[in-house]
Amino acid sequence: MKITKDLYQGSLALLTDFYQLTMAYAYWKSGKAEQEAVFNLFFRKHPFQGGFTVAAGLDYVIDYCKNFKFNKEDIDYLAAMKGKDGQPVFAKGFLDYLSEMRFSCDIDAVEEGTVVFPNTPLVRVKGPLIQCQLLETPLLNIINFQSLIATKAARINLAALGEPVLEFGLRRAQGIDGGLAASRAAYIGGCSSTSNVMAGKLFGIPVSGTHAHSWIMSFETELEAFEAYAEAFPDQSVFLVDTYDTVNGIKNAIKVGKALRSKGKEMLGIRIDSGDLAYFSNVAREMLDEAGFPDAKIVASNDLDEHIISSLKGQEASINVWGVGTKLVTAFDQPALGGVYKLSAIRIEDGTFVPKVKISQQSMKINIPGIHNVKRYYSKGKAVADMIYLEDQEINPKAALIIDPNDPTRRKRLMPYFYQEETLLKEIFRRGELQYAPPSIEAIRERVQVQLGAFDKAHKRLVNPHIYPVGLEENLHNLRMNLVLQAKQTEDEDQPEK
Ligand SMILES: Nc1ncnc2c1ncn2[C@@H]1O[C@H](COP(=O)(O)OP(=O)(O)OP(=O)(O)O)[C@@H](O)[C@H]1O
Ligand SMILES: O=P(O)(O)OC[C@H]1O[C@H](OP(=O)(O)OP(=O)(O)O)[C@H](O)[C@@H]1O
Ligand SMILES: O=C(O)c1cccnc1
Ligand SMILES: [Mg+2]
Repeated sequence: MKITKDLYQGSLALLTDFYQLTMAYAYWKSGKAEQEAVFNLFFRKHPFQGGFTVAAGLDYVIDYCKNFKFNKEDIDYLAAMKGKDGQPVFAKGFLDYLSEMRFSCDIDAVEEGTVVFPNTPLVRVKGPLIQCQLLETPLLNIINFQSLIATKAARINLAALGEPVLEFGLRRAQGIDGGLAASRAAYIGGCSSTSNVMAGKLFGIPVSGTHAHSWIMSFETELEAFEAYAEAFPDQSVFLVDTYDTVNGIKNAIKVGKALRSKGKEMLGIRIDSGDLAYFSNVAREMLDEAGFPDAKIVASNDLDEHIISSLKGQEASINVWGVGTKLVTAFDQPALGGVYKLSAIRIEDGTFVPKVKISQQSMKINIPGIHNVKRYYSKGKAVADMIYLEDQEINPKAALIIDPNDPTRRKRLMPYFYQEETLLKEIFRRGELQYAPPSIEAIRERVQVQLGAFDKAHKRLVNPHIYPVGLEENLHNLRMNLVLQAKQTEDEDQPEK
């Protein structure tokens, strides 16, 4: 992956929120910079009111961490920052420390293409407090967006019932990296190709496309335009038929298709980009079949998303290939995944890690303390539940109890002994050294399909999906409850007497 090197000239260290740097400075000043901490990146709710999320972006995270270094230009910029008093914000000693800082964290993460659920860590960072803190914003930036788009793409591809979905989004994407990262994530989520040529080059994604209305409009007649296109691409012609009159456009495509056939070539198909896509695709299918082109594909586009595709399927539209842009790459109905990054443990002087919770009025927002991992249990190849557990605690193999982190009355007994299990967090870095061989984008895309295949249809339906059980192992639940009760007690004691 070449994003860092090519687009950002070697350093993305300043791609962070200013408060991470002011905290970093204050950690340094108070002697806490190297204190070891553990942070978890997780989200609280699936996007698109869906029942699953596809994790994506780890390859960017790896690249980011490998190259995590403040270069001279970064330090010069920080050195020139002045506070309200006109004095430098950051002391020279701190800037020297930053310029010598080398990434030295342990990172564990779920692999890209894994189906994930609320509250489970997607990335766990353990290392010097200052580094963990500086990584918060870039890690969230990367994982939130790519997971969001990979999930949207997976939903759109589920709606298309295995038919190819071509990603056409670049023109409507959120800027340059928004466009590149969206094309990458859309391919991971199941799209067959992208129209984004740079994404094709950078990530090795198949590139494909048809032609635009402007091509037709640049000729006197539509027929001439089709003929000229067929001349240029005798084996790859998909004719856009709706520039003037769709039925007439289909007739012209058939004429040119016949001419191609007389030369031993075959048109690939037609594209419809406006009007009632069910109606026109059925008209087109009938006309193409009758004219002897039963294999010609019908591509449809125009503000499609998973719901419209599903509706068109329900209407028995004769569409074989789906071109989807805007609503995919902008995650139109939910523009952000609400992933967060929270401290869950810190090492104290005696060398032990102390678990930490942040109290909130909303129980959903109380984080999960300690150093944990996640196990997914499978029965006959089907995922039955995910368990978040403390890494240093034994799990009862005959009767493990998982408890819903948002509702302690919801519990489920599991018998790990009888299940196959998968530990979701994998070792990525140890003391700053990469331990993991990132899979190819093809392998990641394949993983999404295998993972989705392990979940019941009920969790994948687009509307009102059934909730997949994810719980805290009993010991972790008890630890969390005790910490919350302790914190509340301290809070009560601090209240003035009434
Ligand atoms: N049969 C159908 N059922 C449900 N939705 C459809 C159907 N046919 C088209 N659509 C969707 O309805 C919307 C039509 O949008 P709009 O009215 O802006 O397009 P149009 O006027 O046909 O085309 P354009 O403005 O691009 O010339 C699109 O989102 C399209 O995907
Ligand atoms: O609809 P999307 O899912 O974003 O797919 C991409 C769109 O981009 C192209 O045209 P563009 O929208 O630029 O112009 P048009 O609407 O006039 O066809 C194409 O014809 C699709 O309509
Ligand atoms: O190749 C296409 O048909 C295409 C590409 C980008 C946007 N809309 C359509
Ligand atoms: Mg359009």
